[in-house]
Amino acid sequence: MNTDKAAVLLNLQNYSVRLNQKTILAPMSLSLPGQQKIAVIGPNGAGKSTLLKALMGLIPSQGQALFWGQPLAKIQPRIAYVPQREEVDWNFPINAYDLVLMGRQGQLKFWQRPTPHDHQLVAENIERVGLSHLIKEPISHLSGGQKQRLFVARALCQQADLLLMDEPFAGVDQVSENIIFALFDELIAQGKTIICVHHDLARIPSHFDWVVQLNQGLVASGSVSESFNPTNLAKTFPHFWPDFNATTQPAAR
Ligand SMILES: Nc1ncnc2c1ncn2[C@@H]1O[C@H](COP(=O)(O)OP(=O)(O)OP(=O)(O)O)[C@@H](O)[C@H]1O
Repeated sequence: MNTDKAAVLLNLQNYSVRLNQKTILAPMSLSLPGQQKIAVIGPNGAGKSTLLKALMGLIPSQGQALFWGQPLAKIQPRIAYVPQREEVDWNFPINAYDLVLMGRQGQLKFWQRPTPHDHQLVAENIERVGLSHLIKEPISHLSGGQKQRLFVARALCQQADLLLMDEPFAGVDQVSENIIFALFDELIAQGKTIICVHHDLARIPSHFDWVVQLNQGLVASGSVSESFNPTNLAKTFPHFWPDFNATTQPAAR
């Protein structure tokens, strides 16, 4: 595990995504520090989910992405991905326990059965997200917040050093939100890093350390205290603050 807070966790150079002849993310270069809670924000269609999927190798990208100085292929087991809730087939016939157990699959060879250690990790992490009473429930029976917590438990089981989460708070109840944010702090204390697509701008200053602002390319990336400011927000969300630049520029003489 990399516990050096100052170390560069992710470096993108000229990194871009094109899908069906359309530029989804224009070429961007940035460095993200490790052991931080990093929010990815931007309006609908900004390319937030696309960035996470591309980083996971689920869709093609151009340019260079290095994690801890290495390409994805060399460090993939160190990264866990929590997809958007709508992207999961919740009618798949599997119970809560088995879904979390899937987090151990990357650690097992294809002929290996889960060991007692794997089962212990599953039980521990289901407990951590407060769902021990629901282990036998089919996943289709869970509430939105419980589903998100289950996916967080699956990611925790993977014992990854970097968690990429696509809107883990979308449609979750207050209890689930509190549990997930508390887990974030535990994970950071263990030296891990969280990159999380997030919509609730009001939570950014209190719950995140770093913010990546996208709008079909990079607008800004920096510590929340420096980068989460009205100028960058107006550039990121031009439809919400169309007059911002006009009203904040000094009047022409
Ligand atoms: N396979 C694809 N082919 C072409 N365009 C695509 C494809 N997948 C996504 N897009 C487009 O890419 C853009 C970015 O989508 P993405 O889901 O990354 O946005 P987002 O920032 O996560 O938005 P939201 O906040 O609504 O979830 C959208 O305009 C979307 O229509």
